[in-house]
Amino acid sequence: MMNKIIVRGGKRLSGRVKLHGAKNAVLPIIAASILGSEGESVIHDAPPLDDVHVINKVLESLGIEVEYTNETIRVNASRINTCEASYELVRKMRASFLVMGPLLTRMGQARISLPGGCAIGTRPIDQHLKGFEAMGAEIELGQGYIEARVSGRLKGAKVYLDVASVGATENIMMAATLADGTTLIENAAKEPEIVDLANYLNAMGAKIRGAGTGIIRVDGVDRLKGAVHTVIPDRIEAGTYMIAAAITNSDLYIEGAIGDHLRPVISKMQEMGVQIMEDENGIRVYTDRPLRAVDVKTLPYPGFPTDMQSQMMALLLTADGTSLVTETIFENRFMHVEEMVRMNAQIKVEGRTAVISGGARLKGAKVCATDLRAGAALILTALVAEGETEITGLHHIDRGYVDIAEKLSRLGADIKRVPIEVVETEAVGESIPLFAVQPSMA
Ligand SMILES: CC(=O)N[C@H]1[C@@H](OP(=O)(O)OP(=O)(O)OC[C@H]2O[C@@H](n3ccc(=O)[nH]c3=O)[C@H](O)[C@@H]2O)O[C@H](CO)[C@@H](O)[C@@H]1O
Ligand SMILES: C=C(OP(=O)(O)O)C(=O)O
Repeated sequence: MMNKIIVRGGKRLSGRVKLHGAKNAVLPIIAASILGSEGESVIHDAPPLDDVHVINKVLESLGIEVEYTNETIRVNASRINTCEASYELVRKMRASFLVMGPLLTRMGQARISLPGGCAIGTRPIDQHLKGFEAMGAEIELGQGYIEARVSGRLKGAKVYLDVASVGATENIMMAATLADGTTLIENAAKEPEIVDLANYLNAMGAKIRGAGTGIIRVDGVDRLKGAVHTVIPDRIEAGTYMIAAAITNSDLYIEGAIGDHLRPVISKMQEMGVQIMEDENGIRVYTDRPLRAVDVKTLPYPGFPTDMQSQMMALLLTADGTSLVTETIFENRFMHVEEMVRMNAQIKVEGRTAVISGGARLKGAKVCATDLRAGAALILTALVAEGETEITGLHHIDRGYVDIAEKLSRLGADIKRVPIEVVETEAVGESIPLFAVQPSMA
């Protein structure tokens, strides 16, 4: 059933919110569990998100046994029946392409649907393929599928990434674990999720050093076995609740947040005048209004995360003065702007930069989540807008936030998730939702 979120703005929040495991860490970790040819992997703190269900389905479609209960996933990959991941599954979520590296290196072949672009950009995979080719794979595109093969084992190689791609670093790192010899990934992405993946792979028996730096060295081993791992807390979920506290002028404790994973977000919020206190269990956020305008530019880690850009923009709407937000990672990640403008936000986009005039009176409206973080940003804006906001397109939000409406409601927000009424059209049996919904594309 399709749902919408209804928010009445103006409530102060208080209390504690507990983070779930990181979506962007658990997805590659589940893909990596394909590498375990003996034993079982047990992955704790796997968040119950739509994306997690999709990648589990991808593994099941390969013939792998997957059991998911109480945020723990058990994977037995001792048997694999096919090396093909279908368009139907990969089109639901681009991260499904992360099964390519593990399948290719373990089975010598993989046939994976080309993921295609999505709402935020074209998102090519050339760097993943460049890495596999450098390791001796033959790659072909046919009928929308990438087919990769190697006779014998992949060979360790030096791979320089033209862009510090998170997905390419992960895919190549996984492929290198079972390669013959040493692989060096240069200009590797440094995100905490890469480190979490490397820790899991090393627990399976891999030999990886340097994860979290720009050069990762992988010494290939003969085989890997299942391992027990607990996923890191979600830094983007953490940042989203930090902004919920600041935007509503409230005091929140975000349990599980790791300050070191959130440096640029913490720094920018402090520059605005938000009070932030870190301890070993989490982060407390409270505000002394007024907040100052600041400029923000998204960059690969440890720069400001693109996945926090739209939420930060929501906060800047409430600051005094003009802020510039520059998006350098994805070419089309300003789709939330038009929706925010429907709420009386004063924003102009010039190329890669959005100019935000803070302080305009925000007003409730009917808006649509155009992608995952855009949806989160609209909820945040609605928390301080006058009157009622209705947000549709929740399938995007459900990819990356567990129970966001319930969590905010428990903190004191006036927010609820309700079914969308449908109206019968004249054609028999055909019904349409009352509000437009964006196509499902991850
Ligand atoms: C599941 C997951 O972890 N998703 C995250 C991951 O996505 P994802 O791994 O897809 O993002 P990448 O780091 O690969 O993309 C970064 C940039 O590199 C470009 N690029 C990427 C690969 C490639 O082969 N060629 C190429 O040109 C992309 O178009 C983009 O402009 O990192 C992004 C950047 O932090 C985050 O926004 C996503 O939330
Ligand atoms: C863009 C995101 O995810 P994905 O790479 O899975 O689309 C995100 O988490 O904000």
